[in-house]
Amino acid sequence: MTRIKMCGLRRPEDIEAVNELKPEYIGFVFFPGSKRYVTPETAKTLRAGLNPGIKAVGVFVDEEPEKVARLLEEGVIDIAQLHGHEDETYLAELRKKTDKPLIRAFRIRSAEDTQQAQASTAEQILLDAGAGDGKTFDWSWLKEVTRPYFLAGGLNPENAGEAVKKLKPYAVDVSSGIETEGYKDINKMRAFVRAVREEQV
Ligand SMILES: O=C(O)c1ccccc1N[C@@H]1O[C@H](COP(=O)(O)O)[C@@H](O)[C@H]1O
Repeated sequence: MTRIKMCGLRRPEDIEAVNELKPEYIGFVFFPGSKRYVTPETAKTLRAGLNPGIKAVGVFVDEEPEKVARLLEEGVIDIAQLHGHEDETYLAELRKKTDKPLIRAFRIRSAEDTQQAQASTAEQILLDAGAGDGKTFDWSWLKEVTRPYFLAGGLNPENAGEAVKKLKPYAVDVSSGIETEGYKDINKMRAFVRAVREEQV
């Protein structure tokens, strides 16, 4: 079964939408350079309203391990998604501070880029074209990937079904593709969930 992660939630109405649609994961972006940035305080408030069956992922870009670990240990998030240049040394440093699960994101620009992802010691990997900018990549580059992965990058209600059918990823991760004018759009969110789940009945 392919799970769904809806990333970049910022408003109480986004939480209401996911509580209705029940993706397996949602994401809060803690990278200050992102238009989807939320403060830890906002994330804490939003998390309090989230259906407890949905896991909250925190997205970080080259953040200090202490800050990542604190949000995990305080229970604001369940999983950390590392979307910058975090190498195995960084992961080891973070593991000294928390034993919560990590998703390491990799930018895939060729089939060779998947080798580093395959070898990661992170509990889970995420394969993306960019960083929340709605770009897709050539999915044929994923032929050699044998471990489960989150597929990200330019997914939307129109291409999600095809992605699930062709690749059967562990999860599909979406942000830009369920937005209108920079905000999450309940109709696109519903259409995305329908496209993924209809492909699996
Ligand atoms: O969403 C962001 O602004 C962001 C910023 C920095 C790193 C990652 C970010 N988002 C992640 O990007 C992918 C794909 O997003 P999209 O569907 O292509 O818009 C997803 O994993 C988000 O978690």
